[in-house]
Amino acid sequence: QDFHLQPTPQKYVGSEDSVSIPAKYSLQVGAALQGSAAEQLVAGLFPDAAVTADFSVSIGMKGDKSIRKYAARIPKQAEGYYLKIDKEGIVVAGADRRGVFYGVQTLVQLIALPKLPLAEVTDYPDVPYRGVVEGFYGVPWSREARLSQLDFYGRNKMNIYIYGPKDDPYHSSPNWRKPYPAQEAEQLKELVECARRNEVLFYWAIHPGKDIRWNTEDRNLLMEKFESMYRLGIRAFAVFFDDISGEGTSAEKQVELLNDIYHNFVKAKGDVAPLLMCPTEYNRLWTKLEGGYLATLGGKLHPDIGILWTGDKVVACIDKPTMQFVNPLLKRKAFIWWNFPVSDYVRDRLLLGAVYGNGTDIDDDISAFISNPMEHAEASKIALFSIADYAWNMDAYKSDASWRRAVRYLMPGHAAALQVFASHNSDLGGNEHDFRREESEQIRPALERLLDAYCREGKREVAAASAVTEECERMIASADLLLASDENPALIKEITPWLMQFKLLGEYGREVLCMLAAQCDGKKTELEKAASHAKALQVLMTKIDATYNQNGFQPGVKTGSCHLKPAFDRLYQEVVRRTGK
Ligand SMILES: CC(=O)N[C@@H]1[C@@H](O)[C@H](O)[C@@H](CO)NC[C@H]1O
Repeated sequence: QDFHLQPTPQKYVGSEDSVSIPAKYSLQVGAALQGSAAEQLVAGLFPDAAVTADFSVSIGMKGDKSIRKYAARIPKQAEGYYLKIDKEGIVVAGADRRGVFYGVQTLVQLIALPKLPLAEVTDYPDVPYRGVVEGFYGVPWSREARLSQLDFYGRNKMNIYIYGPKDDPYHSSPNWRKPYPAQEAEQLKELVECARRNEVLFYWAIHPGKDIRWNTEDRNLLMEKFESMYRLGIRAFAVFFDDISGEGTSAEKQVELLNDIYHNFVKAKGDVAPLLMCPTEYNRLWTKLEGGYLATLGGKLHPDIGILWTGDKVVACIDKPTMQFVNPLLKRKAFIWWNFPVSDYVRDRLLLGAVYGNGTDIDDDISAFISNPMEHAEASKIALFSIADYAWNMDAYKSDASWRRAVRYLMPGHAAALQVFASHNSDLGGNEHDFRREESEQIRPALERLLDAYCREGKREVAAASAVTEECERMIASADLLLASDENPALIKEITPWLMQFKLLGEYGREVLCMLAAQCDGKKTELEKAASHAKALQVLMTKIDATYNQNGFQPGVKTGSCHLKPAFDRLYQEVVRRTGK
């Protein structure tokens, strides 16, 4: 089979044989699915269904008569489904409403193949909640970006999105007490409906801790704000107490507020999802056990309230020891908030690399795995695609293969070019969280051989030099192809400054290698020419860095910064040193 279902299903049994869907088919939708996202999706796939036909399409939930024959094949896990395609028809039997929706999403992928294979898929998620928290500092995502994200989550079987942009003044201070103005309120309503169409649980989070007063007035204002969000259609709520100081950090007060919300809002409403909270001590490094903050939360927060956790540090991969530390303290399975690919602390970089480093043996220890992404919504999808893959089926997860599929998913017509670009835009450089990622892995050995031969012995290692020159040519061509493409305009718009810098870096590397060759061959004129071109490119890169992505934190445009740029600069200096310039 030369396709790969996303996320990787638990069990796929395919065959070389295929079936072409006849012009006439019948469509049956289980009674409990009327008006559901699954029904909308399948109706779009099979328009103009006939009442009777030899080929039947049937979707239903456990208990529906229409799929009674397949009840025993339905996985017991929540959101699981059984999908069967044979000559007589197609059946999607779900453990629940979302399971049916996911079975139809898998069918969407199979129907897009040149031939619809006869197949049986038995599938379910490893982790109950999988998705995204828009929880970063920086420019909040736009309406269009959020709508696109929600459709992406539906396609990739992610079932939760938490709205919590730190710089939204109605989420956080100073306006968390106020209802949204009309336009923003309308957009939130629209997002809630889009989330429903994608079977995504839309959580709205409030971040009151910076200035909350533990009194009746603020309590009432917070409850009224939740009521106003409920009137917009929000049915899932969170309270974030991260990044605050002062009286808002009191565990006892936070617990009292949250249990009050739980009893008098969530339970009282009856149709609201489990309440979530982000603690002030949200990672192990910042935990002061002797202070008893986490013990108070774990011991006194109602057990139905989910508690978010970023891991052993603010930014860290999640593994078994991480969970063995925190779960006993919280007395529940932590809700993982993974701070990747968020880049609000390294804003001059794009984090487009593979998703790796998280344990694949923690599915029973976490209640959720959600990602805090970059302010670059489309570019974040590279990591989000793989996070969806990982959280759905950990045993099958292969980071590099998933990364390549993610790149192809975003730009099928320019996958090779985007892969070149992504491979050199992944590391964070030195940062406050000491979190690093692999970058430029494939060309690194050649770079090192080239540097070693020239810097130690003044020799030009020919094979390494040509490998690096080829990579520079690939960089230049990839940047041009991506800048010129209209395949994914939202992505190109976000990454254009980095693409411009990337092209210059490729040209700079190529010129430095010309300098090195000319110096080794004693060709003075050629060396002069290459050196002045390289210098001009250095000036241009500095200009890009000083012109684009100017922000008050990490301004500028860094690319290839882990190995490529340092190696080219080192070679440039060495040539200059050896020619006594
Ligand atoms: C729970 C959490 O990570 N909260 C914030 C989050 O909003 C930031 O985006 C995150 C990444 O810089 N740092 C931790 C912290 O500042």
